[in-house]
Amino acid sequence: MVKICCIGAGYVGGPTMAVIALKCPEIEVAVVDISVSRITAWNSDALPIYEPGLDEVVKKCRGKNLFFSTDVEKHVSEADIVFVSVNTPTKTQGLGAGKAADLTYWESAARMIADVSKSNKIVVEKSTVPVKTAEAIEKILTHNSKGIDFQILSNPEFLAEGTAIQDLFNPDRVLIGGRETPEGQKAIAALRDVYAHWVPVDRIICSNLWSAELSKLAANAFLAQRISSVNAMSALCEATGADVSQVAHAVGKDTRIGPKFLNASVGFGGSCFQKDILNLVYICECNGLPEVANYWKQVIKINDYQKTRFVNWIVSSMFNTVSGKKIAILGFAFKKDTGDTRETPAIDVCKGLLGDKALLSIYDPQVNEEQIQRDLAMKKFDWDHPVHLQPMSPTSIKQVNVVWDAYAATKDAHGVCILTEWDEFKTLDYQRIYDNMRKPAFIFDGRNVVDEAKLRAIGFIVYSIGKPLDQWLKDMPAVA
Ligand SMILES: NC(=O)c1ccc[n+]([C@@H]2O[C@H](COP(=O)([O-])OP(=O)(O)OC[C@H]3O[C@@H](n4cnc5c(N)ncnc54)[C@H](O)[C@@H]3O)[C@@H](O)[C@H]2O)c1
Ligand SMILES: O=c1ccn([C@@H]2O[C@H](COP(=O)(O)OP(=O)(O)O[C@H]3O[C@H](CO)[C@@H](O)[C@H](O)[C@H]3O)[C@@H](O)[C@H]2O)c(=O)[nH]1
Repeated sequence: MVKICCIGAGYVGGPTMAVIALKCPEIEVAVVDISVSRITAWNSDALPIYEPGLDEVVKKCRGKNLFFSTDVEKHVSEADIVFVSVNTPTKTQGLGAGKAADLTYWESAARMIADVSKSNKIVVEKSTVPVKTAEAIEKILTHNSKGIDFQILSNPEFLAEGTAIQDLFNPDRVLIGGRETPEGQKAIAALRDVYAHWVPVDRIICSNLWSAELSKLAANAFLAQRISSVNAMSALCEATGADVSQVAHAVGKDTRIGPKFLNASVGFGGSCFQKDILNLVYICECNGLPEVANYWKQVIKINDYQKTRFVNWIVSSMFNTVSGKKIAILGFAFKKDTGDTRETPAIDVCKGLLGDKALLSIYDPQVNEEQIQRDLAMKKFDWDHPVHLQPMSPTSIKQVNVVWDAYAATKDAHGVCILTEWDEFKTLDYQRIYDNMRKPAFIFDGRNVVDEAKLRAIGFIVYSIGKPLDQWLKDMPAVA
């Protein structure tokens, strides 16, 4: 029986391995982690992450050919294929701080693999890593190998949160990079055989190691660039009276451009886009390509600009002050159908409003108070470490109140900000919300989910990203 072990039971390791176990009943899959609380949760009825369809997959396989364990060394030593899906945060100190990927967790996993291995292994990079990481890992493994053969493969993950199970069941492609030697090709074939249990072979792309590593960073950079492009247009739409949804629709009808990833928003969030682009920027700089680095940096600058612009509209339209005013925040997760808050634009928007002394009442159907308080107290990039190693802030922010209901959040509020596109926000009773708010009542829709005409008819002053502005907003321009 082939044995697979995955180091890292996170958003990638957990769902990916659960699907491999489901689709390959003859393979034994162990997912291991240094975080005891994460493994306990994976072995319980309350899984550590919220992802539609995940519960069913885990329930079908757990205890049969899918195991979650903290006994990292045992499972690694027994495995034929070891996936490594640990954190690769942005460095906060030292060389490359604020840009380069911190490979501390990766390196410690590689050293442990070398220490405990007694048989040949295929080691698979599942984490997103800088180009040429495989070479570094190879060096660590071979210098400590005691005669064991390690083949390194790059198999980046392209799943998106909220649709992870769907994406894993039916991926656009699976990418496997390896050495162009007979041993490397044999390792590629072994991993291809695993995916071929359910992925059509023409969707399994094989390449060299560096192409696979770089393709992951490139794909995320291209996706994020589309969002920054449409968000840049949204500012111009507001200035000219064009409607960004109409512009995006017209542009996306060009089959060369396509309709996806053209939704203007308060900004992209999530654990990957910003981190991976910063990583790409650093690699460009290290390779003497400052112009290329600056090109990609601009994608992040526009994203930051979009969040700042949103906060400025809120403050300027409310007579240039939100001090002591209750503002309801609907949605805190970085997108719908996930409880993940990593790099969510809600953090920057909330911090901006708190900087102007607002009182925030926050509601998200999947994010609890503890998480929100942690996020608002945490320093940039500190989130991307194993939970038990994250710096904790002892105090919670008093201006922030977290509630479990959109109506409670909006009661007596001066303004409402929609920051995540949860479906339930489309069908709220906005008349009831309006009746219970202070007047004039404002809605700032950072996800373009509400029907502006209907809300205006109720009496709201409405700001929607990239849409023609209300006269009220035109009269109160934001000047930073
Ligand atoms: N989240 C996504 O949607 C996504 C998609 C594609 C790729 N990625 C990449 O995959 C990697 C993992 O991302 P994630 O979102 O799953 O992160 P995560 O923080 O959810 O999970 C990482 C896990 O690794 C564990 N870990 C760290 N060091 C360890 C070690 N030495 N031994 C055992 N366990 C260890 C941590 O405790 C944590 O549970 C990152 O490189 C990320 O960029 C993420
Ligand atoms: O038209 C759009 C599409 C997305 N977003 C925002 O962009 C962010 C990222 O969304 P999405 O890409 O759907 O989610 P992620 O889970 O971050 O997935 C991205 O990052 C993963 C980690 O690398 C990759 O595996 C995926 O392929 C890639 O889509 C979210 O804040 C979205 O709200 C927009 O603002 N407008």
